[in-house]
Amino acid sequence: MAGEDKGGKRTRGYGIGDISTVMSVEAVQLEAEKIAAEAPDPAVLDALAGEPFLSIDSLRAGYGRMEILHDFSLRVAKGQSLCLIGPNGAGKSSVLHSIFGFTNIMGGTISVGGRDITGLDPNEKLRDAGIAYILQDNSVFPQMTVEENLWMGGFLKPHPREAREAAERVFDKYTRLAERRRQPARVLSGGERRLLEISRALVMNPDVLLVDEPSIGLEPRFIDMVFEILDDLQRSEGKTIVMVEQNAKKGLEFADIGYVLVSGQLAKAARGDDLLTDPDVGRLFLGG
Ligand SMILES: Nc1ncnc2c1ncn2[C@@H]1O[C@H](COP(=O)(O)OP(=O)(O)OP(=O)(O)O)[C@@H](O)[C@H]1O
Repeated sequence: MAGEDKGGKRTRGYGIGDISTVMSVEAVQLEAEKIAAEAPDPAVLDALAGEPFLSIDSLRAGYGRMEILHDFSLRVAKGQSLCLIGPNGAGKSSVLHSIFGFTNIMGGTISVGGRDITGLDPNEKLRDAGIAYILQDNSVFPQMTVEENLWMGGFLKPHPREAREAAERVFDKYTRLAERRRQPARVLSGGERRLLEISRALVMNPDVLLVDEPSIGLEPRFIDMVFEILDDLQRSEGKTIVMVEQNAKKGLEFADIGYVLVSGQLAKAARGDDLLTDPDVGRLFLGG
């Protein structure tokens, strides 16, 4: 029941919205560890993705010497979307960090389009492997204008002129931003800032978008807008999307594939809409 504290502590947890008191973080963690015992067969991952474009195989990765992801595998096809859900600290963002080159890889491989990209650094991932990472935090440069923010997205282009040309293509798509191009980014609404963050990632025309918590801190009307933008990028432009989302309902409604991560290990993998009706997922992450 919403508002009732079943875990002995009112704290941040999971639910349909951002804040829930349905189960405490500790209670979710304990229950989640029980379902993690039934890790999915790797063949399930292959069946969900069909022909994989982005593949992770038996990844062990972390920060410094601390291993966060243990024997983690992932498959997503070109133009598919995948959403990672799981308890706080399960390692969801660390999966995105690992794909983009922010973690220490201790074992396993990551490949895109059949190319092994495990050892590439973030600049190489963005420039050469077509992978862009959209940060969880508010990451616009507030004092810069909207167009300067977009140009920053092309900082790896060999010539600034190319960054500006690429930014114009993004402005053609999002006229809402073009109208505000000379305004400082700080005056944008929360939804427009998120649109600017996504747009900045598009300047390099990536194949894969890694999206960390797209709904965080946004009013509901902007959350819908952001998911519509991502849906359009997937359906119309064939972008492959790997997302982490605390709002499990939104994330699983959006994504073709859903993974549940618990303590750095894959606990469940299924079609997004099938996970929405999974009793464990409902109880732990959807508020019952
Ligand atoms: N840069 C870092 N350096 C050291 N440890 C980190 C770093 N980033 C994350 N961690 C640790 O890795 C573990 C997994 O964190 P991660 O952010 O990947 O989990 P998460 O599932 O995304 O969590 P949340 O839902 O709370 O955002 C945590 O114990 C966290 O403290």
